[in-house]
Amino acid sequence: MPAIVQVQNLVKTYGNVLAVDDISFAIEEGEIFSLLGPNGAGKTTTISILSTLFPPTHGDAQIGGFSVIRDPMQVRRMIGVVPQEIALYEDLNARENLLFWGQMAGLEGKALKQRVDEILERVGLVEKARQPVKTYSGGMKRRLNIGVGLLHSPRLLFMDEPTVGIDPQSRRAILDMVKDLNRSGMTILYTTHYMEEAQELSHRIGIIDHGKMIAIGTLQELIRQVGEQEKIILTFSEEQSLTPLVETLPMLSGVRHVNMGNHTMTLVVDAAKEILPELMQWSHRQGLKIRSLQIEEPDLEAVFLHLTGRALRD
Ligand SMILES: Nc1ncnc2c1ncn2[C@@H]1O[C@H](COP(=O)(O)OP(=O)(O)OP(=O)(O)O)[C@@H](O)[C@H]1O
Repeated sequence: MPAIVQVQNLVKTYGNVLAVDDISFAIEEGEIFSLLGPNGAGKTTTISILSTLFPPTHGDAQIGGFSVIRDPMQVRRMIGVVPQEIALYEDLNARENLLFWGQMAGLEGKALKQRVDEILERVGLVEKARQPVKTYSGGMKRRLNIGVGLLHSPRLLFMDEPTVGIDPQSRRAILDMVKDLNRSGMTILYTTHYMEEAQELSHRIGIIDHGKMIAIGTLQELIRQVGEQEKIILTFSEEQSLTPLVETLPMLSGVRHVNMGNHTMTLVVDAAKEILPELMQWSHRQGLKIRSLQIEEPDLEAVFLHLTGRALRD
């Protein structure tokens, strides 16, 4: 099956600002794909082009096989958009906002009311549904904003930094909602400058900087690309020299380095998950009781630093 999103050589200039610089990527149906990059990297511009808000300067993208340039109406029918800027009527309550936007999306009558109820439930605003939006916290507004994007049950949802400037509890609720929506079959394009979010949510991540896609892949692939490895630190209950035991270690593939201490053992490995089961069995066979197990993972921050020489948080 062709990818649900296919982007080819997208370029966008604003006057002499090159906001998006020849970006190509694809998103498969069922994925959560994150565009991760610092402020000004070109995330909003990319999402705006894919939502048919304005055309690219060069290049094209297909959503479900439809071109964002030639078939914007068909594209719009397939996508839900959660913009960075909240688009709600402050004097109306949540239900009224959803009814209004639902009508704009072509819903009416009983189907509209039913959908609005489902959405209020989905975004956790049933109890506040009759209070005006101006009395809501930032997090509640964000959740309602997401609800608007979901009204016409899109196959594909674009979310542009939906957790910026909100409290941790609302952020948690939104991240869980994203995962839930994806579990129910929705494909999601998520932009963020928080690497923890990209790391937690995504099947694949595109790292974007100065309008360029500088890396793309699963978290593991990105990390391997820069040659980062994982460290497993095992601490055993008994104080004994482990050095002689190194000979008995099974030949595990992907182990780069082993260091035995008095009651700790440190392994540098390609992928901890793949060797942990055998390592546990080995400890058991040697009669060693594991007191603690720690896996130190390199993260996206390390990848970004490696690729750009700058920290993502700068
Ligand atoms: N309407 C515009 N006119 C001129 N320059 C713009 C316009 N919109 C964006 N830019 C510039 O284009 C570049 C990319 O901006 P964009 O908003 O796409 O980045 P972003 O990654 O979404 O960042 P942010 O998180 O700050 O929204 C930036 O240099 C920005 O200043």
